[in-house]
Amino acid sequence: MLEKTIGFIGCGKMAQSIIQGLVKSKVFESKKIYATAKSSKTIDQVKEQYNINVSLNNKEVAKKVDFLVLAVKPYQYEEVISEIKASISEETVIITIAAGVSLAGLKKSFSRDVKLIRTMPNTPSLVGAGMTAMCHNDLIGELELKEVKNLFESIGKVELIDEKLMDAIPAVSGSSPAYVYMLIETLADGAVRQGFTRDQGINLAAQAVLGAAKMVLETGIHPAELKDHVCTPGGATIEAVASLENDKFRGSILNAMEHCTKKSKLLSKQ
Ligand SMILES: NC(=O)C1=CN([C@@H]2O[C@H](COP(=O)(O)OP(=O)(O)OC[C@H]3O[C@@H](n4cnc5c(N)ncnc54)[C@H](O)[C@@H]3O)[C@@H](O)[C@H]2O)C=CC1
Ligand SMILES: O=C(O)[C@@H]1CCC=N1
Repeated sequence: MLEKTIGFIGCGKMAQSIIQGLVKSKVFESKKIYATAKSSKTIDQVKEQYNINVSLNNKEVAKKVDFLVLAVKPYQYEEVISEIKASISEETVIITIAAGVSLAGLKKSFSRDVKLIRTMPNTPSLVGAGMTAMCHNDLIGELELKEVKNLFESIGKVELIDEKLMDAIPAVSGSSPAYVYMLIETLADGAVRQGFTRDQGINLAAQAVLGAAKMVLETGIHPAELKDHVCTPGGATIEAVASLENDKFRGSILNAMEHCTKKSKLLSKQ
């Protein structure tokens, strides 16, 4: 268990996914986790749900914690940073989770060098199955990087990457849970169409997606080969595969990823 403290400025969907994951994994004791929100309603909900320290005062939390996660929307970073920048110490490690907010842009916003770790997590962190991409500036020491890596590893997997690839991460793992939920929802629609209940459809579909993902991760076999194993010659699956190819299944996902990456690059400027 880490002796240090962690704070979240903003307590929306992503912050709460990480907080829930951290509380469950016991990497931080609840009393070492702080979070701020804009409304008393959110404060009460977060306190009730996770039993962590809550506050309406960003500066107070920024001053107190060792790791500070900026968990507001990209376009809200400027405002939040100008509010807290005088409250953080030289030792505070700032962790960002926003799409499109670069290390160079952050340095400008803080008007000085601060310890920065830029991450792109995803909401499955809530159930310990997150995927977080991470890069950092030169002020981050080996131990700090290890600690923050451990922190995110307690709620899923971590990939250290070059910052130049960071804007491409939402399309691959930050936003992609949304497309997978659409796939599960659609498979469930198809199941309902055949006479299954909605619950049966969702369970059948979600377990098939989970199983397929585990096969890729645990066998190390290329997804194309795993697909081939399902396609019986002259069987039913290859008919579905041919139909998906005709309807540009792969092309539409690749296009969606292009749109996502383009937009990610623009988000901090909105
Ligand atoms: N939702 C997702 O799947 C993912 C989101 N992200 C990033 O996480 C960040 C937050 O996104 P979400 O959690 O989805 O948004 P959200 O809207 O659910 O959460 C943002 C929260 O910040 C609060 N807030 C705004 N200004 C504040 C201030 N001055 N002081 C304190 N709190 C303030 C808002 O009231 C809101 O509760 C974004 O930068 C996004 O790019 C990253 C990966 C995945
Ligand atoms: O939709 C968004 O902008 C954020 C980035 C990754 C997931 N959600």
